[in-house]
Amino acid sequence: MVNRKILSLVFVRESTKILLGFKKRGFGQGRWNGFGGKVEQGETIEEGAIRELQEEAGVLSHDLSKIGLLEFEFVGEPTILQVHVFTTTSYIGLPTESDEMKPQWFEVDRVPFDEMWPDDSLWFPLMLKGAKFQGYFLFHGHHNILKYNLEEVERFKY
Ligand SMILES: COc1nc(N)nc2c1ncn2[C@H]1C[C@H](O)[C@@H](COP(=O)(O)OP(=O)(O)OP(=O)(O)O)O1
Repeated sequence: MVNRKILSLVFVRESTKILLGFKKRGFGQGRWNGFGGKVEQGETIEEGAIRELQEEAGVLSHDLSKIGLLEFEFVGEPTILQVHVFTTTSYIGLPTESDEMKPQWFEVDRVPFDEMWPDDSLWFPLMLKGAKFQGYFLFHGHHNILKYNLEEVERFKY
């Protein structure tokens, strides 16, 4: 049987820059990514996203926009990761290193895709142009995408 684990992923934007965090431990260690994680019992997905952004990057935003819904399956693993992607341009606090993430601003034309999850180079262009998107990726290990589909959407199908 397939289980789904619900996770958030938040990107803070400022004019031509995007805030990424270098993952210091756990899933995705050694890669740049947005900020996020598992949604805890009793919180909505957006509440989980707000909490994770504050815990991992030290910034608080109550103005998140949902822009993406991505599902990741890994060959041989029973759990599909369902990742809800948000952006914000409105926040308070200075990005601050946490136990889990080291934040750094990047120009949007200098995003370090070779040090990120391989799916990111496929959907970042949609995010950066302001589109909403939905997709599915089948991974073999953590480096190879065996197949995927990705589409711009007006609204999310689920
Ligand atoms: C497989 O492709 C992925 N690409 C991208 N860009 N991001 C991904 C991918 N798979 C998962 N993610 C995101 C979703 C979450 O934001 C994090 C993983 O969160 P984590 O497992 O670290 O969740 P926490 O609740 O922080 O975990 P612990 O408290 O157990 O450390 O990656």
